[in-house]
Amino acid sequence: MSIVTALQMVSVPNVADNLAMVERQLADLARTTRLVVLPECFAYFGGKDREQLGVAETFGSGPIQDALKALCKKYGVWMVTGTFPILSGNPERFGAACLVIDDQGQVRARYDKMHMFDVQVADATGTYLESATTVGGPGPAVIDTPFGRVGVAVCYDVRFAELFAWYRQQQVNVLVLPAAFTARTGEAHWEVLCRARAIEGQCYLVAANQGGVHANGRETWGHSMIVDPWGQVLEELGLGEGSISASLDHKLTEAVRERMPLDTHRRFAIVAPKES
Ligand SMILES: O=C(O)CNC(=O)[C@H](CS)NC(=O)CCC(=O)C(=O)O
Repeated sequence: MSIVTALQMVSVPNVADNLAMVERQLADLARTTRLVVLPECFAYFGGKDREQLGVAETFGSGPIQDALKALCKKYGVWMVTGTFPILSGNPERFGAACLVIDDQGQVRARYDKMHMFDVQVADATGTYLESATTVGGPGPAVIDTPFGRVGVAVCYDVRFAELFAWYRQQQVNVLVLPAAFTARTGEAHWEVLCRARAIEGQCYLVAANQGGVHANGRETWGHSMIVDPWGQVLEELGLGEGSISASLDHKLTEAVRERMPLDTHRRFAIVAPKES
């Protein structure tokens, strides 16, 4: 049985505290859980944007990566690591990297958030300018796991249906979505977007969000959810720290696709991403 879990966090601007929060939650999970998805910015959130550069690591080594690999081995889980800053070629900006680590502690895939949240929101923060500190990733990431063929997207990426059409074409049957959706935009759009991506993809979607008030006053929406290939919300959280789990049944995925063969009916071409 493939049991997947989304961990919801209210991350703080302190890496050790956030890692301890992840471990606390892992220790509480039933031993049947095999794939765990963390939220965006799980390791450091709620400080000044630039402070994230201070905890950025080289890809392949560093305290955040070492701790995550050790947790995967200790608890025997695969993990989609949410995002944390990994150094890029540009000294001013990091990549918002999401790794997929297996239960032996091996990194199997890396995805860097592609779409930068440079947006005005009617909340206390007002202006979000993610590209000031972050370099958008080069392309999608698909990874075969014991739980299915997984496609990775992060937060604001969920608004760009082309990315998900690409994953569909690559035969993805599980979408994972670490996020730090704002309370304001989340209330309006989060559930609809998550369910739409699962319905269009005819696949599972595991969305792990930040959910609460952070040290810098930012408010995130929570409502982490697991959606099935028919678009049904199987499990959902409210606000605060917590976790939800569900078992994946790909017979359902196949049945939904067989009865409504979107791939056969599709009229528009799906194109590869353009260079950034
Ligand atoms: O910059 C950081 O510290 C952490 N990163 C985030 O919080 C990111 C970029 S600002 N948040 C989002 O993408 C929200 C998207 C969203 O809320 C929407 O699409 O409506």
